[in-house]
Amino acid sequence: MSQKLSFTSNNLPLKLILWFREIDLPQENLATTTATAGALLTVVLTTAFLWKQRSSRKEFARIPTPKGCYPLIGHLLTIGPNRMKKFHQWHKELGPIFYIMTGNKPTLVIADPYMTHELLVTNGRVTSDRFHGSVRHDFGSNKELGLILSPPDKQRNNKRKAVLNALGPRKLQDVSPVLCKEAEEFADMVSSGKNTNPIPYLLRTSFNFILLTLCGERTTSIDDPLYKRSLDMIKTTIKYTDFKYTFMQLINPSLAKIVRPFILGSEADVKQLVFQHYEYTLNPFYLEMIQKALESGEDNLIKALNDDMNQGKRGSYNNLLPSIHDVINAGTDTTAMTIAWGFLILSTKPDAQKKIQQEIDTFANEHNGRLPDFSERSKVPYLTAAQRECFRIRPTTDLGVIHEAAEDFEWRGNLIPAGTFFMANMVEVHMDPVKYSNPEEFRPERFLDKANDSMFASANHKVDQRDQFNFGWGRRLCVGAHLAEDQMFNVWVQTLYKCDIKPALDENGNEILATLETVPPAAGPIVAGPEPFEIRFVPRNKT
Ligand code: HEM
Repeated sequence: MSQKLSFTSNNLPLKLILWFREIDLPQENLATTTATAGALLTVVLTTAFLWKQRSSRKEFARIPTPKGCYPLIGHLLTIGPNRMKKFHQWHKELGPIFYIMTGNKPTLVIADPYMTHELLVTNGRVTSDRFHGSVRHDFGSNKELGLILSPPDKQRNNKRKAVLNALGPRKLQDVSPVLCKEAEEFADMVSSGKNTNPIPYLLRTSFNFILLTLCGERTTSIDDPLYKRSLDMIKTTIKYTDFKYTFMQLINPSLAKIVRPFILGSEADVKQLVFQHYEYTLNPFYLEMIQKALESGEDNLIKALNDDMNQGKRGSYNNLLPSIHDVINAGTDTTAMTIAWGFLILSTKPDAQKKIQQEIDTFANEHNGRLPDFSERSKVPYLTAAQRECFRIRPTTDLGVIHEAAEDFEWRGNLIPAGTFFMANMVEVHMDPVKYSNPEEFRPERFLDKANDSMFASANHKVDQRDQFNFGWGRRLCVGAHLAEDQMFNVWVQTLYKCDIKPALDENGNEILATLETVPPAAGPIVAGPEPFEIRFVPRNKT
């Protein structure tokens, strides 16, 4: 009765069962033999199970990857010039999550809000690091890193706490009247009824919000030298994070050494340029701001940071520079572009504008002509719902800000290695049909029940209760969300109270519609604002 057992079969458990069934066992030894065989079977099955588990824990074992990965550069060239279009196609072919090689770096691209939450919030302890590329790190002035680039250690957490405190709802309530005035000035400036590209005006308004919060200063027009100087600085800083600089840090280092001189100049040249930008342009500007802020009789963000980080002492402010840098660079473009998308969407939605205007008019009538401020947002629920809907339909950062895994971890049977990038595909996340029914429709009503919740508060909720995800995830959530929301609210209230937003007109008086189809997102490194477009802010006839 010697039976040979072939271990070559794929279906080991089934073979074992068949083998046992065919053995002709003597009756007297049946009990012992059955027990031994049972034990043997358990050992074999457990080994097979553990082996299967182990093999399924291979890197990205259950996560698909698209074709077109080449040595040294990964998928970088396959992605092509329109990354969002390519990602959309890959999500359609491969599902809500896939991995690509961004040069040397494994990268997970995720379209599902629930998976993103699991990866970046539930596993946030290990997935909240940032990319440590050499050029981007040179931006850390005086070798200090700001919030955006710091690793998630104790020092960063302290900085984050200081900025969050200084930008919290209670502190902002104090500056609210100043911020309302700024929004009112924007509405007055654009309400000419003529074709207008709102982006330059919005950028200045947004910059003023930041400047007023940081040190109590403001610029007076888009020709103000202070504004021009600041805009140049922001543009140069953004230039050094654009694709060709980032590309060099992602591809294989030996290949980068060969191609870098042809594309960027030598590594030393680039470092020198960046160093000069910091040393001679940014830092003196920030030091001037610190001076003004500390001399001001009013409370401001820089004073609060100095109190928190330097116990209010005067002298060296090197540790404040990166936080000031981050607040200016992360807060100006983002807020301006979010409002720009909102106005573009509203320009073809007169019915939605009417509903918003009715709410504001009712409030004004009941309050002697005063308009609601951010703390009174529950009185204008359709306005706040429409803002959320515009934000959902056209996210400001198309891929959020990349997180990086600080160490290996396991997720749904996959080993996710240290150094993996996470790109939350904001465009797809906000079109998730489970979270947002009929996601293609513009339907502010879906957010009417959120009127009492701020977007800032909602960003800290569990995934099911979050309204949208534009402020990011977990330990890296945007620290300026509250300021941004306050500003967006004020600009919407003031503008829609004073104007109807209408399409631009051509020389024959025909409407030129600016829509999501005709105005593409500009391909910035992080912020995906609209390409320049024109609409009209026509003073309302309120009689
Ligand atoms: C509508 C406007 C804004 C949008 C859409 C936005 C979006 C974001 C996103 C997606 C992140 C990354 C979150 C993550 O990594 O998961 C972020 C981080 C950040 N934002 Fe904003 N933001 C806006 C306004 C602002 C403002 C006004 C400020 C400053 C006052 C600001 C300062 C920052 C800073 C410092 C970080 C880094 C936080 C960290 O890494 O710990 N943002 N923001």
